[in-house]
Amino acid sequence: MKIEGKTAIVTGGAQGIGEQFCRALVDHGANVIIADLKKQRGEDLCRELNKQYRSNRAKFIQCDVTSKADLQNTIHFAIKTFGRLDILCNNAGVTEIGNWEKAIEINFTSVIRGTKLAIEVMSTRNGGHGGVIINTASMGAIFPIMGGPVYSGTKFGVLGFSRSLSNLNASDGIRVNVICPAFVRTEMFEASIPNYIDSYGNDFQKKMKKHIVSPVLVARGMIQLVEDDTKNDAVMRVTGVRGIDYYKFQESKL
Ligand SMILES: NC(=O)C1=CN([C@@H]2O[C@H](COP(=O)(O)OP(=O)(O)OC[C@H]3O[C@@H](n4cnc5c(N)ncnc54)[C@H](O)[C@@H]3O)[C@@H](O)[C@H]2O)C=CC1
Ligand SMILES: CCCCC/C=C\C=C\C(=O)C/C=C\C/C=C\CCCC(=O)O
Repeated sequence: MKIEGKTAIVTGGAQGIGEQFCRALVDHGANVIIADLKKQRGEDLCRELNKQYRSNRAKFIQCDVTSKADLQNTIHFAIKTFGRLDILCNNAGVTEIGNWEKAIEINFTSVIRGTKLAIEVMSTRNGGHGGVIINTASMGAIFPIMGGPVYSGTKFGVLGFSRSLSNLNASDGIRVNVICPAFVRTEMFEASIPNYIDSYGNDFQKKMKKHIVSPVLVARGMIQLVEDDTKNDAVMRVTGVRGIDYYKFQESKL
């Protein structure tokens, strides 16, 4: 898909990986809705991007992805403001520290709901233009994460859910892909270091160094998934040891 002139929504877009998704999409000429709980950070990013690109292509909307009404409102806002929706990045996520049930809601249930709502407006069967959905999973969707079993479980869920929609490309013109970063130094990661040390030992910080990737590289991967029309049902890894590559699962016999 040629990104210029298209419209994207990025959940969790105010900071971390989502912030870099927004920066990269605006840089490629997209209209971007930054959808996040954090109003101040989202509005600041929006203002900065519009100033930098001398445009009005970035918009912020306060959105709690666990609220169906907020998700619906975000999609309506995109269409009312820019006339279409082409790209959805279901990226908002949290650790399970303190509230594992909430982590399931944010990391998994909201990804399902966001995907379903976007399909309704993007589908060529409903008069939409088709589109691309990129769901942020994690390397913890391929490997277990000791100290984060619920987090890892939600990411396995995101991966299985997304891959099970591979037929949408043919039927509705929508490609669904998953991106699996290794460790990315963001607020989420910093907050979970004590948990990792508990599970992996005191030398965790030394061991994890080679597995760190920058959020900018993750955003480069996302852009590749959006631009390359051959990518459907793709599981992209973004890791310190391999950079950007694709994980191959066994083919289904069905
Ligand atoms: N940081 C890491 O090492 C990795 C992160 N990921 C995934 O990447 C995604 C982004 O994570 P980071 O940028 O690291 O985290 P972060 O904590 O820096 O940013 C997450 C953003 O999501 C927003 N958010 C949280 N709950 C929300 C809700 N209910 N509604 C709307 N927005 C909400 C936050 O306000 C924040 O702006 C997550 O899905 C995470 O699981 C995947 C692999 C590695
Ligand atoms: C308390 C646990 C929740 C953890 C949430 C914080 C950060 C999230 C990190 C990830 O999602 C990445 C997880 C694990 C994989 C990291 C590296 C493995 C790379 C292995 C390889 O490249 O082969």
